[in-house]
Amino acid sequence: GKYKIVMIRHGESEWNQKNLFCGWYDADLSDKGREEAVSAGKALKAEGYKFDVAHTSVLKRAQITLNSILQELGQTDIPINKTWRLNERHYGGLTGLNKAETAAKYGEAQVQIWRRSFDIPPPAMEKDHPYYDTIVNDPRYAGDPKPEEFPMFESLKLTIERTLPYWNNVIVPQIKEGKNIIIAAHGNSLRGIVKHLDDLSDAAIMQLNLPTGIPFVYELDENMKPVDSMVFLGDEETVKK
Ligand SMILES: O=C1c2ccccc2C(=O)c2c1cc(NS(=O)(=O)c1ccccc1O)c(O)c2O
Repeated sequence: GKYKIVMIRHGESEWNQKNLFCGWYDADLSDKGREEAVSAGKALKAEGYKFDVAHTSVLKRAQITLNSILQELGQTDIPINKTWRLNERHYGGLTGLNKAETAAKYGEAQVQIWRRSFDIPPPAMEKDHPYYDTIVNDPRYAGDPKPEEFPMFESLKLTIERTLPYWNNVIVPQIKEGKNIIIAAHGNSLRGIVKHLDDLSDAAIMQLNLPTGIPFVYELDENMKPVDSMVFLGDEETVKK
């Protein structure tokens, strides 16, 4: 294929560990997540990867994963683009809830409906939500998204619809310029890119759970079509997990 691009879902966060809906809350990586990031950097180094530019979200769990990889590669000097469009899906009012609290508040039946749906959003994050101010007033957003566009909830469909413009308008032109790119992002924003590249159905992309902290590579032809689907790096054992 003419082009190669590397993507990675950030390592385990402290909220993943506690099985809480994290979304736009800026949780830190857990110790395990940091170890995953270092291993990813080593795997990329072993394969001789070098990057010209990196793209990540505004959330620290993705940024720390990226920094850790670039540190390992001795490439902490390349440009890093941070965008909300690569953020994790916004879980609205469910942010910070665990499984039991979610089921207690909304019922098991509603959880199963949300779990299986592509375009049914969770309830909105209301102004009285404990994390409303932290998220909405975070200076990293600084007007992008615009206040009237700032999400208070997202379905997977809505998440994909705000990620793909960044892929098409920012990343694809850089690939065509021959830039070697790494994207460090989140399970659902990466689902948007993978769904687009592999032309997956709504149902198929919901089945795909990208493993945390394992880099995967797409080889693209001159029409930006994958020569084959994603290839995971790292030892067979790790990937199989
Ligand atoms: O409730 C949801 C849900 C609600 C609203 C939008 C999306 C989802 C969603 O995508 C989802 C859910 C639950 C579970 N499993 S769970 O019920 O065991 C669960 C609930 C709460 C927190 C973490 C858990 O693991 C999932 O695996 C999901 O992918």
